[in-house]
Parts: sequence; structure tokens; C-alpha cells
Amino acid sequence: MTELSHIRNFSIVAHIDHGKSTLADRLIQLTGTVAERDMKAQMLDAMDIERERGITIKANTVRIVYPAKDGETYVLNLIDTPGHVDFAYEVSRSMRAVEGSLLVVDATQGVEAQTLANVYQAIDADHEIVPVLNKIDLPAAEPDRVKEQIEDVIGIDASEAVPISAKTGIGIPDVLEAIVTRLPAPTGDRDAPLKAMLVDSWYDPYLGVVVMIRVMDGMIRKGDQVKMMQTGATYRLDKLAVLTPAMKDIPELGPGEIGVFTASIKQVRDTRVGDTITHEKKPCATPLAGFKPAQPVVFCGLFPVDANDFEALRDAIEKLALNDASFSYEMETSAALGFGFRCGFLGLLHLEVIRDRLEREYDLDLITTAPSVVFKLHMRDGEVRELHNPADMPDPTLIDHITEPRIKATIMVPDEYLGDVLKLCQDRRGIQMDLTYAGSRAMAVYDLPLAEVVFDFYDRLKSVTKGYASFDYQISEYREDHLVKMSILVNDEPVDALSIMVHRDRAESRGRVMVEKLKELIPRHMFKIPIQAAIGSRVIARETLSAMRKDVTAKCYGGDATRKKKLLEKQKAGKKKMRQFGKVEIPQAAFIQALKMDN
Ligand SMILES: Nc1nc2c(ncn2[C@@H]2O[C@H](COP(=O)(O)OP(=O)(O)OP(=O)(O)O)[C@@H](O)[C@H]2O)c(=O)[nH]1
Repeated sequence: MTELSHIRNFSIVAHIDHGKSTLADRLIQLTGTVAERDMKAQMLDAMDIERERGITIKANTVRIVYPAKDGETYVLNLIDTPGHVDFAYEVSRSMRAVEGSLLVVDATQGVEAQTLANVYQAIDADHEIVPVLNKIDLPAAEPDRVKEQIEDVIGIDASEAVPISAKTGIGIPDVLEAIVTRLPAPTGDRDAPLKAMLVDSWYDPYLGVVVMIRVMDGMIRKGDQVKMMQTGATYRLDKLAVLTPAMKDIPELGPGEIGVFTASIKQVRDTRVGDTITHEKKPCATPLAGFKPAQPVVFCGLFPVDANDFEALRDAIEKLALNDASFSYEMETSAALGFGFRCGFLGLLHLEVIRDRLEREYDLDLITTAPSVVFKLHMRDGEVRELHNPADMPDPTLIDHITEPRIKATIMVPDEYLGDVLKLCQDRRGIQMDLTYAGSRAMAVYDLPLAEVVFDFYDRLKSVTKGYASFDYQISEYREDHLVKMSILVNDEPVDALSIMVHRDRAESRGRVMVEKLKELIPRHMFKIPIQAAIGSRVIARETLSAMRKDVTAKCYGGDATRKKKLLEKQKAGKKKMRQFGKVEIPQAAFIQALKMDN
């Protein structure tokens, strides 16, 4: 056990690309935590997808042993936090497991959207914050200007910000000293009953479920019988270790320490992030505050392009779900798409990440249906039903009214983009609740329907503000509105995967945009194809895709056989991504494209 005074727990907060991973690598390298030959760039972003997308999804941690200038040796625990709004809950609870943060700001760019969103999380968690100005090796670096900006915009003292280059290594020893001298040591009572926070959990193919904890009070040892206070489940610890980042066994962990254990836990679903872990025999009196199970808020259908892949998809989804408690699924059948799954996610990025992993790691070709939220149907007979899929909408005459989830959204944006942001929120049925200014930044608080946000709101917000807005939301309440189901008919056949719930006053314009887009997205066939949007039996928008009779190879007059072959191959590959509806083939991309709202 390490003495409390010799522990420092911290996270690194930064806007994307400001150098968080590079700095973490440097800290690990300089302290010799990983042998030079094992050092690979961006150690902490384990998964391929994280690397490619440059985002960190799972919170990672590493224990660094650092001999400081004062002659004492300190244990520094770094927790890596995810940076996207879909994972805001993961960020906020991992923040509560540490006492301080390094705020990394790119000295050539200055404070940006996520810098703000993330630093406010750190401030909320009462962190001591050490500003770090990165990339000072670049000629465009303006450390003084950025210092001033940190003080103006964030309102924290930046006079002692540490100038560094994570790339060349300048200033890294100063960062380590600042961690020891400026961040507070944790507090806790080793003689009190065990109270530990479940910070994260994941599935390891060799060890089974690994649980990461931060001990608040008491001691935890290998062989202990522990209890999860929320779920009530009890387990015996098989292994207790720290991450260096490789797992290293340790006999015990005391207050302020961070480590991992295994305990023959069958699935990650049995471990709830934020839960309190205590001893079964001598439990602590009260659990830690703020436990909140992650609730899926966005649902969509995932179907195999090739019906023969259904079993493979089931297998893959079950495996992924073992590793991700916030992802839910149930089997679904669709007239158009056959057998598949209705899946629930924390948000759109989460959806994309899961879909990508299924396609890549399990080599599956998937069709994704329109993301939707959970509506509540208040039936005339008094029953309240949840609607996860617009295709399951019952006869509207049986419904008294429908409620939908609303959110309280906070958007921070530089002045010059405010007009566009307000228009976007207005277009999405938003109600302005507050508008304030801090320096040259505005903060707008809106009450918005979640359904209008789940699809492409972030994308639109990013594009109208050139990436300079930060966005955060909380679900507020379910509220009644005039919602109707709109169906899309292609060649007079309803395509259930394209039906959506929409506000009555907006159905016509949404329907018009959708049929126009589908007309562009569906390739011409040998016959005329009507494309219609309808509410019940009433058609509200219609386009006709005219017939075509053309051999794709007709253009290749002359005897260029290879070119002809290539075209045919391309067409064949394209077919794989097509789906047959009656006589019509619809490309898979059309399902998502048609639903984008950028009219
Ligand atoms: N010139 C220079 N480039 C740097 C420095 N630190 C990081 N970079 C580069 O900046 C880019 C982003 O660095 P990352 O460490 O991946 O940034 P990050 O904040 O971890 O990004 P995400 O993990 O995507 O959030 C990479 O190309 C780095 O090589 C620095 O001090 N100087």
C-alpha cells in the first residue's frame, strides 16, 4: 500500500488532437514505466477503431512510479477519459475517481470546443487543474496569447501553465513535477470499511471480466469476498493488480489507490459503472453518491445484407454486448429486411462505433435502419406502451396521445456562429431557455426533442460552427407533442426500415426531402418507380423515378475488355450493398442518407 501523501491521481483533458495521447506516452516513457522496446505510439488507445478514429472510447489507466526532485518516490495514476458527448457519463464518473487534471491546450490553436466541455467536467468534479501548453516546438505557437485565453474563457489561473512539446519531450519533467507539487494527494481512511468506486470494466479474452476500481476508504485484498452495492451481487477476488499498463499483481490496495481485479464475473453487464464495492461481511454504511446506470437512448435496427449471415450477426452482437453494458439488443424481424436486431445505444457515435466493429472485426455487411428514440404511447384504454421502432406503431385510433423525450442542451459557441446555431435549434423544434455571454463566447440553453437531435444534429452543429461549438445534454422529461408515423412507399410497397416518427406540422417537408433524396439515391430500373411519403393512407409527397434501359457497359464501345470487366465487377460489388424491395433494389447507403435533415 502506498501512503496517501505519495499518491497523485489525475486525468488529462484536451480538445481532440491537442496532444493528450502523445503526452501520456511521454509520461510513461520518461518514468520508464514501459521498456523502450515495448513503447509503441499511443499506448493507451488500445483498439484499432480508437486509433483510426483518433478517439478514446474506454477509459484506460496507467500507474506511473516517479522519483521526484524532493527525493521521494510517488505513485501517479493516470486515467484516460473519453472525449465525446455520447460518453459524457463515462467522463464524469472517471473524473470522480481522481483529484486533478492536466488541461492540455495546443499553443497554436488555443481553447476549443471540447477543451471547454471537458474542463467543465473537471471543475464539476472539484479538480485542481494544471494548464499545459503543448506544441511549443511549432513556430506558430503563441503560449502567451493562449494563457490569456485560458484565463478569460475558462476562468482559471494560467500564470504557471507549463509550456511543453509532447513531441520533442521539452517540458515533460516539469509536467511530472507539477503533478506532484500542484495536485492534491487523495484522502481516505484505511481503517474504515471498504468503499471503492467501480470506474470501468471490460472483457479480457484470457481473464474474463476485469473491473477497475478506485479505493476511497478501507483496504481490498486478493481473496476478499466483495459486494456490489447496487446490484447486490457478491464475488470472491481471484486477482488484484495494477496497470503499468501491463497487469502487475499486487497483494492489496488502500485508500487513494487505483487498480483492477477479476472475480469470475460472467459478463460485463453484471458490473455497473459508478457502483460502490464493499466487503460482504463488513460493508460500508452508505454507497457513493451519483450512481446512474447508462440508459440507451437511441435505437436502430441492424440487419445482415446477406440473410445467411444472421447467425454470425447474432454471435457477434452477443460477444460485443458482453463487453459493453450500455448496449442493448433484441431480435427483430422486418418485412423488408428479414431477421435482424433492434439495438439500443447511448448516442450516435456509440451506434457508429458498434456498427463499425461488427463490420470490421466480424466481417459482416450490415444494413442500419433509421435511428429513433423511445416514444411513449398513451393508449385510449389507459395502457402506456414504449415504442422502440416506428414500424411497430399500432393503429393510431387506439392511441390517446404520444409523448417523447426532451433534452436540456447546453451549447457554447463563439459569437460569430451564434445566429446559425439558434436557427438550427429553432429548426429542430427547440425552445430557448437561456442565452448568456462569457467573453466572445455565447452559451445557449435549449429545450429540444431528443428525436430531432439523435440523427445528425452534431454533424450540423459542427458544420455550421466549423467545429467550434461544444454541446452537452441531459434528458429532461417526456412531453406530449403531435407526433405521427410517416411511411415511405417505393413502387407502392412500404419500406418499414424507412418509416419515422415525425411532428405533424413538419411531416410534409420531411416527407418531401426524403422522397427527393431517395429519387437521387435509388438507381434507375427498367421500369418507372413511384416514391411516396404517406401518413396512414394519405400521401403527402411523391416523386417518380423514370425508367432506364441501358447496359452499363454500353459506353465501352470498342473492344476494351478489361475496362468492361472492371465495370461489371464494380456493379457486382455494388449489388452486395443493395437490398431488394419487391422488384426494386435500394442501396444500403440510402437508408441513412434519406433520413438526413439538411434540407
Ligand atoms: N509539433 C508537435 N506535434 C505534436 C505535439 N504533440 C502532439 N503532436 C501531434 O499532434 C497530433 C495529435 O496528437 P495526439 O496525441 O494524437 O492528440 P490527442 O489529443 O490524443 O488526440 P485524440 O486522441 O485524437 O483526442 C499528432 O499528430 C501528434 O504527433 C507537439 O508537442 N508538437
